[in-house]
Amino acid sequence: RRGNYATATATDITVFQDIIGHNHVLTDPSELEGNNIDWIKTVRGQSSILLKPKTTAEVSKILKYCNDQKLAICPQGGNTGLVGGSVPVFDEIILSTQRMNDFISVDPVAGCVAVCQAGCVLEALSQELNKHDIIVPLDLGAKGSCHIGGNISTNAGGLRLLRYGSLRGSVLGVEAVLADGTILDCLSTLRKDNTGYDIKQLMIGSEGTLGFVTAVSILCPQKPKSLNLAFLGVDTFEGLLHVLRKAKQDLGEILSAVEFLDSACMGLVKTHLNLTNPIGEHEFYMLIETSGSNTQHDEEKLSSFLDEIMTSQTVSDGTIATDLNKMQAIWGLRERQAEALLHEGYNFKYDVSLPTHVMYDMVLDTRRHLEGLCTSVVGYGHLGKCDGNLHLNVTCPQYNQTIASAVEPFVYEWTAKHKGSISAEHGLGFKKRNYISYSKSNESITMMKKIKKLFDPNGILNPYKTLPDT
Ligand SMILES: O=C(O)CC[C@@H](O)C(=O)O
Ligand SMILES: [Zn+2]
Repeated sequence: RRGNYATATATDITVFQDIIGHNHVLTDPSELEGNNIDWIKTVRGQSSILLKPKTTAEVSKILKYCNDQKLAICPQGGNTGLVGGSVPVFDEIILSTQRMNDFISVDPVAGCVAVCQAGCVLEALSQELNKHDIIVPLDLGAKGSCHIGGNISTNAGGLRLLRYGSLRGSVLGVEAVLADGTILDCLSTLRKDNTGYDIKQLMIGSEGTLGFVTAVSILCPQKPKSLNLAFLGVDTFEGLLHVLRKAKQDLGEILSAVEFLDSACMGLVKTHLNLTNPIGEHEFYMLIETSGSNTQHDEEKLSSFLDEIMTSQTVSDGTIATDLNKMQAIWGLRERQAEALLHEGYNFKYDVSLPTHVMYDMVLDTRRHLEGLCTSVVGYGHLGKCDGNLHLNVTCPQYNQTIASAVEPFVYEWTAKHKGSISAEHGLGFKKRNYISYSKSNESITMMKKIKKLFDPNGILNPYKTLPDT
């Protein structure tokens, strides 16, 4: 049900035009189409106003006005989220970071700190940092469209988490505007600062419900001098676990990513995207990436690791890539899964973290549970950082209520039973918020609601997201 918010009027539009200029206030429904729907086309809002500010001061004026008028806001970055967090539910005004894309500074001496506006596209930021021989400690399939402010607001995980940890550790500072227009300047560039509560952590992962992130500073690692990628075929999940363990033991500090996909996933990228599997057919495929500062050292380690897993016959088939083109082709098999899945029709998406040894049982149990109902149940994801992050996807030609009722809360109960999290990296957004209690205690949820009330007493910031209805 729509909250008790005001409905925007022509007067409000004039105020917005005065703040950011006519050209940056969009009201033509056709121009708002892409902003009203998420990219996997599962949730659609009906906003009729899209605002594109350029500066923090403009965001502050807009939010102060909206708060006074009780106008609801939907913050939006690249709109690549998978849980409906970045699109309006009703007629919330969309506040976009699209024009807030200034790269501010980089400090290579201080250990590589990059400061930029929230609307910088991840890939553009990467390219900019490349000139300084540093990298963003985050990489994900949506890099060509997602905004760094959105990445931080959702605490996006991605492919480099194994090596560089979660954004909670690498984001040094955040500037955000609160619901009443207050500019919260936590844009520190320090690694060490133990002075009281770390408010910026509340902006990380709160999906724009506590503040609108306008600028960020990030600790950026050196660009590795040596990069290798192994692509392996494994025939059992037990074998995959063995390879994972060996990779951690033998590759140690140079291990930078471990990803997996199942044979159904390989089928999807072949059929829908015409990608080529460079090795033979297997139940599972693993990508093992190393990055370091000494090519000879890294290659020696990698080849002795490969020798051992081949000799023990856990892996019978694989290939190594050291040149960029081959690496990109292999990464495509993994990174383009979400894109391939869309060709199947409707996707029920689950992003769970589980003890690694049980994670694939969820795919098998879901397959059994949905037998005859859906087109496919596939599993892929991120490995190697303590727990396993499984992306379980169920596909069917179009949205189907029978499947929806069969799969939820089945998947959430399964996850809770194994002490996992119902959202490992995608957040709760609109779609998962009412299932929060499968992963958080009542006391935590009550505290979250109190924090929300403190930061945004009128509830104008991204309503219907993150927190449960009741
Ligand atoms: O589409 C998905 O289920 C996962 C998307 C993304 O987190 C990935 O790791 O590819
Ligand atoms: Zn992922």
